[in-house]
Amino acid sequence: MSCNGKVVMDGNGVIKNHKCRDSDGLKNGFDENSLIDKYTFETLTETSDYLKKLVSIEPKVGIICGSGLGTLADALDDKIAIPYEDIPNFPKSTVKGHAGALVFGYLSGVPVVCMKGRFHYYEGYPLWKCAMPVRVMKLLGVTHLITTNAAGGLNSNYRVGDIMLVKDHINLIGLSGNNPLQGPNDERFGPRFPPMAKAYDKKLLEQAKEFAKELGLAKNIHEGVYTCVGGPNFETVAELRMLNILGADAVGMSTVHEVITARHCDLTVLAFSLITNECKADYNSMDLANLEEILDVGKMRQTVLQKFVQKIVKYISTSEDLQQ
Ligand SMILES: O=P(O)(O)O[C@@H]1C[C@H](O)[C@@H](CO)O1
Ligand SMILES: Nc1nc2[nH]cnc2c(=O)[nH]1
Repeated sequence: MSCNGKVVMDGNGVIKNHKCRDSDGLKNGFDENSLIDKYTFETLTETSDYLKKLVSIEPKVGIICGSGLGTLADALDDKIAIPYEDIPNFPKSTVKGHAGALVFGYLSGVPVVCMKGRFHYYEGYPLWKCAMPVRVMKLLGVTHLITTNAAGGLNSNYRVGDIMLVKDHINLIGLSGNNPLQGPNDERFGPRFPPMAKAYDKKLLEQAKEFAKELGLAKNIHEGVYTCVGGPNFETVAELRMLNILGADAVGMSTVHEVITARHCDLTVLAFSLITNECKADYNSMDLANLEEILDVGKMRQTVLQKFVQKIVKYISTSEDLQQ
């Protein structure tokens, strides 16, 4: 039976018409929006082979540009931008502030590939689709992932424009049973049960902190815990209070599923959040998060963040003990 987008249930509430219930595994007939990954190793190899034929640059570092941080990709030398819509098997980006292209080029002389625009769960993509470009990066030869985001500051010491290096995360979506690695595991990507306790490379994080200080950001740099919610709405006061109790320092709508996918296939990860708004868990607060403000803060910080990422990329390429 084919999946026509309409869910048909039998009298017991069991879905009858979804092909993802068929036995043909990951290859055929999967519902596009199934919770379970439909990209096979072969499908993603087709995507990476397409890109390898098109672009001679062999990227070592992958960079995911968060909201308002897409200009990082514009700073590349000898860049080649390929719109997502032209890449076989790629989802399309739909959010303002997320341009939607894979940009290859050199940063500090190091070959990199940037996602200018990422895929968010709230756009309607399942998590495995949001994170699929990470596996494509791996197949392209990337060894290190730098993923960035705009986030609300929960920690009362954080101010708008500050940078939080992610030392750990709380996978709220995952804890409630939705994970990009759900479904049959392909060992060619990684193990069935990947550890996540040391997801964020400590050495890279410490070095990034030093670079931030060199750039005059000593008072603006923090390390903390990021949590990802599904969005698209911003949090209620009660939800902010809950996130504070849970120990999160910043809240956003991305990154965690990318990091899980990256660690699964053994990429070394650095992640940072640009704090674009202060989350006040107070019913009397007049501060309400909004996208315009978030993008403005990105613009305000774009030059220094470009320099920051440049330094990190150069360090990755030269540091012996980070070589994989
Ligand atoms: O892609 P990131 O995580 O930077 O984007 C965040 C989440 C939403 O897209 C947006 C919320 O304003 O910023
Ligand atoms: N969920 C969430 N995402 C954000 N992205 C930027 N700011 C925020 C915020 O306050 N909450």
